[in-house]
Amino acid sequence: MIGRLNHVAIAVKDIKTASAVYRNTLGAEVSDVLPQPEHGVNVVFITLPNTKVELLEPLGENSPIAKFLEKSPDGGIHHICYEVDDILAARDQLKAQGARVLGNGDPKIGAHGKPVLFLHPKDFLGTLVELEQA
Ligand SMILES: CC[C@@H](C(=O)O)C(=O)SCCNC(=O)CCNC(=O)[C@H](O)C(C)(C)COP(=O)(O)OP(=O)(O)OC[C@H]1O[C@@H](n2cnc3c(N)ncnc32)[C@H](O)[C@@H]1OP(=O)(O)O
Ligand SMILES: [Co+2]
Repeated sequence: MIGRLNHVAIAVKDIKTASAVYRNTLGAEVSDVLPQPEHGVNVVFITLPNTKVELLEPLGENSPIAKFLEKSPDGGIHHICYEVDDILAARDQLKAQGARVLGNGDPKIGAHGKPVLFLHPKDFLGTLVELEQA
């Protein structure tokens, strides 16, 4: 079902400071800050030769990454995103196998303008999984 690794996401308290670490210390190609109010986060994408890293900073009162940062104030790996060819077929197959799809189960448009869904970390080895339509 899953295909390419689209991105690994790191939650951070301060996205500008985190961007500087990747741009200046690690010498990576770092995007501008992209607000994603529908998702309650500000995002920066770091483009690597074979995949991307997504930096996430809380945006707004009810950010889904707020609790995570309370538990890990220095930041940390928050989720992993895999591409799937057919996100609705993947969702239905996963639900039939008992996996919990987060939210109301309908895909939202993600930071790349493509439909995305999230799967509960307790069903995937303690890792929050994002699926993105390829
Ligand atoms: C930019 C758009 C998009 C893209 O295109 O790339 C994005 O990536 S948006 C990214 C942010 N959005 C989301 O994360 C949406 C999905 N997330 C959620 O619905 C919630 O965050 C959550 C995963 C259900 C967690 O809910 P929360 O209220 O924050 O915490 P809980 O206390 O209910 O957590 C339950 C349980 O799960 C553990 N947990 C929580 N988050 C993670 C995580 N990221 N990785 C691993 N485990 C996680 C948490 O510790 C709890 O465990 P216990 O303490 O053992 O109960
Ligand atoms: Co993501």
